[in-house]
Amino acid sequence: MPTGATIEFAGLTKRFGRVTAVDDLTFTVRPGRVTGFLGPNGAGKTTTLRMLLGLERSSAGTATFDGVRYRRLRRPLEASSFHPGRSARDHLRVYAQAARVPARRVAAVLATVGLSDYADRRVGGYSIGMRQRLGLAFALLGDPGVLVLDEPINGLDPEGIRWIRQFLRRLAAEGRTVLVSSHLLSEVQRSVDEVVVISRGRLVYQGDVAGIGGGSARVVADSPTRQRLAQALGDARLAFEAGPDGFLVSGPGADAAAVGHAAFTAGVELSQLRTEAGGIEEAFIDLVGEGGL
Ligand SMILES: Nc1ncnc2c1ncn2[C@@H]1O[C@H](COP(=O)(O)OP(=O)(O)OP(=O)(O)O)[C@@H](O)[C@H]1O
Repeated sequence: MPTGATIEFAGLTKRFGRVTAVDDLTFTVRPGRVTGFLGPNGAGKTTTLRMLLGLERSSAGTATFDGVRYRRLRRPLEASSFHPGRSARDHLRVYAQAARVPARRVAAVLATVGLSDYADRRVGGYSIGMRQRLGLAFALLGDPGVLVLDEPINGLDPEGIRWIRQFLRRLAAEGRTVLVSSHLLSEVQRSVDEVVVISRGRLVYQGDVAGIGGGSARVVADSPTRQRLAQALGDARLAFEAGPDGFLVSGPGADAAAVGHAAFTAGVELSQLRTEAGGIEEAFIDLVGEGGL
């Protein structure tokens, strides 16, 4: 079983002329877990990953795998384009040979990603989900300890997302280091153990998803007599603001029971009382601001 390496970003910086695309990034990605690398479009994710993989030179700082730069690693494998007229098996055979990976790995990785039954079909006829799986099969050929995937969930249908979520978790559970970029928190929220969030090239958060905030539920309440409901909520010291379909009640003690009780004791009729989950995507947007857009 491969052991995952620790990926260390230390003061990593990239300037393109006057634009600082990546600005003094320092963080660590550990083995045995799935780490999401998040930020809005243009935040600098791709540039960071390109530096990690030696495809772009940094202006300052380093990105290393267990202290070793990518260029010095033994036989790293990068996914590249696939010829539409060739089958998945043919592609993988050619790459396996080039990378001096035993030919038997081809059938093994095809089975791992669930493509065995389609292995001899032309790749040109593959769906987006099947192409993503082929990309993963390719990345797994050398049985790597580290997987770095740029937007692997992009364009997948719900079934594809569910599959990749479980797949990434399994790879991490085997002890590998899994780093996955995305511009949407909601896309990776349930796939990752930890997130690293960047905005305008800078680190704005590292930790578990819950720590981003939001998370806590809020209550939506409305009444035929809104003025009186506002009064009742204020008297009960519940924080609220006007929303599109009633008041949004949030903050300490704001659950449906408390709101219902406040209305009841004030003799105010409710036309709506429900709990809205989350707010985490909003918290994420607050965190990244306008990003690099
Ligand atoms: N080769 C380049 N020359 C000049 N500027 C660049 C170059 N590559 C990236 N940039 C700029 O660096 C910033 C970060 O881009 P990058 O592609 O890394 O962001 P990203 O987070 O990956 O966004 P996306 O999700 O859209 O791919 C952007 O402002 C972009 O215009």
